[in-house]
Amino acid sequence: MPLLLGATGVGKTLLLKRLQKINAQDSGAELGDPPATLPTVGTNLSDIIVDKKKVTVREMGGCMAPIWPSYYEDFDSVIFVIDAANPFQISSSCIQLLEVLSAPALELATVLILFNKIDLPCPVSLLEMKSLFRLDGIISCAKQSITVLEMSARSGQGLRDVLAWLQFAQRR
Ligand SMILES: Nc1nc2c(ncn2[C@@H]2O[C@H](COP(=O)(O)OP(=O)(O)OP(=O)(O)O)[C@@H](O)[C@H]2O)c(=O)[nH]1
Ligand SMILES: [Mg+2]
Repeated sequence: MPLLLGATGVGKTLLLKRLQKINAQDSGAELGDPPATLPTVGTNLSDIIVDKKKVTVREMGGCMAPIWPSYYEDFDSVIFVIDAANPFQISSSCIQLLEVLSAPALELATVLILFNKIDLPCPVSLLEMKSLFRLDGIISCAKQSITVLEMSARSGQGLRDVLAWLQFAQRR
């Protein structure tokens, strides 16, 4: 079962709503305008169909970060979302990610790092953003198997790659 983490406002709830929608409609159809979301206070369980099987993803609201670790035991995969258009949040997200990756309960987890909101213009390029994040260093030091993807929950770009990763993570 995947755990969905990331700071407040990075787009976790919208990602779940979009994954549910592309599941429910035929491929190629327009996703339409993004539905409204509210900050998740507590946790939010969403069912997504992956490979004809129901997968329940647990989102933890960004405001719940201090208690994220009390949930780690129950999960074998983690999706960590970063707002690629918010350079001011990058260092705190980086520290949160390092805490997640160093948690003993998640040592064997499969991890997906998502740079979301790539539809927005950003004063820092995505390449610079990744370098500020020291992504290569993080991946080479981590015990987990880590995949990095770019996406936009707003436009739908990259959503199918996220579904493909969920499929891969379920098979492990
Ligand atoms: N432009 C743009 N906006 C996005 C994208 N993804 C999410 N948003 C917007 O960002 C805001 C916050 O999105 P949420 O999905 O509620 O964020 P969250 O990560 O669930 O936040 P918490 O529940 O507070 O932890 C909303 O206004 C979304 O519409 C994206 O890819 N592009
Ligand atoms: Mg949310």
